[in-house]
Amino acid sequence: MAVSNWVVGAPQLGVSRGDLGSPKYPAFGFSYKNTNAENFPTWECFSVLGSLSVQNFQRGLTAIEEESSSSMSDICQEESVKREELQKSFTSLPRALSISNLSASAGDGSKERVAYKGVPGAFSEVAALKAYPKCEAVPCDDFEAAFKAVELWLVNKAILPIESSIGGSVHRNYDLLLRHRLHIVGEIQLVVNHCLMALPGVRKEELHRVLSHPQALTQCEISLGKLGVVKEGVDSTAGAAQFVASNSLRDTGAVASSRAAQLYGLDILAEKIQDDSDNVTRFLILAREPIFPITGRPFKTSIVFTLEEGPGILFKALAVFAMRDINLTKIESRPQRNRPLRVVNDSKNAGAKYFDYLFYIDFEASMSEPRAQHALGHLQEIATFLQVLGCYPMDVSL
Ligand SMILES: O=C(O)C(=O)C[C@]1(C(=O)O)C=C[C@@H](O)C=C1
Repeated sequence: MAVSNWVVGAPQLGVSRGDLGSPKYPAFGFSYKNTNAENFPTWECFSVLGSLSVQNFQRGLTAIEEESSSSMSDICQEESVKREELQKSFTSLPRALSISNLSASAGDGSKERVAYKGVPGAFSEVAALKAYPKCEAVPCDDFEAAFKAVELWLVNKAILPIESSIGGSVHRNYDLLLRHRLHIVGEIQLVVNHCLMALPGVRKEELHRVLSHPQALTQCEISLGKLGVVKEGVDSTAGAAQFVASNSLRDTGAVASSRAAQLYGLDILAEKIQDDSDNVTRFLILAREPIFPITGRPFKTSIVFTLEEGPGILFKALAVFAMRDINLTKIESRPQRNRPLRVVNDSKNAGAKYFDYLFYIDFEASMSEPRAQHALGHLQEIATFLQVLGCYPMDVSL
């Protein structure tokens, strides 16, 4: 019997089976087999460990400027002492990892180490603690550093926002999912309650400017509009709170979590300021190895694929799920960065250029279910590239 076993579509992205297991592409994944008696396609988990070199990288939190207190009044001196205390407590917070400067101990292995983007108090840290209450949450400068921290074995997992019920998709993370060969092993849905915060004693009316992550500013558009302040996007919600506190900015507020207000000594002026009270952000948990799907609890599978151009092609691709009564929970399309434009050769439209897309789909079924295996086997016949990003338990805790 002929046996075909391959990493679906990997060659299209310039990654061949031979590359897998190399430092660039440590190989774990789902491979497609066409071997069983009924000639049904099956998907198997494989894992080939590649050796990874750990580079040095380290970067501290933004240095907090010291201010001369010689000309200050007693009150100012008191404030300065308080600020010094606060600054000392900031420096005891974990340091952020960045791509350019990576160095961190890989931990003693007794705790799950989970990378997230931002600084302590970020919603991503809250999500990490929801997923693993006893974990050591490791702050990173950006999403890419969080991916790399997992690849370099500095942490066990990364947790990253993928979509918000108000703000929509986090496109950067869709793109990074494909560029890095990590596996989705879980999801967390977090109710995001935004707080408006400022230095102790500052009133709402004194604020001219509010800082936060752009997603958070989008989620609070109406409330902030009523306040009539200038909105400024920064790297993370908690980073905004830290900035206001460490620079003693009396005219500037921050939108962040209540945990951030507590960590950076700010007063909460208003709670739940998001435009929709049901503000939920969905986070993905990524790891080096996929998990083995079990039956008996609801699982989700995430895939990415590409299609040829033509009428009804996407309809046909989606029909493979509808035919098997498989519910789709998310569809996202992103430009194919390695081939953003496709030149058409047919006689009617010769020379025309179409945008070329990657389609990301989440569906409610586990890879251990024959209906999911058959659906992907069927999709494989239509798709020019197909990759399973992960199969993981659904978060049904909301
Ligand atoms: O800045 C933070 O606190 C984050 O964790 C990031 C982030 C995001 O990127 O969407 C996470 C949840 C909220 O929706 C706002 C911001």
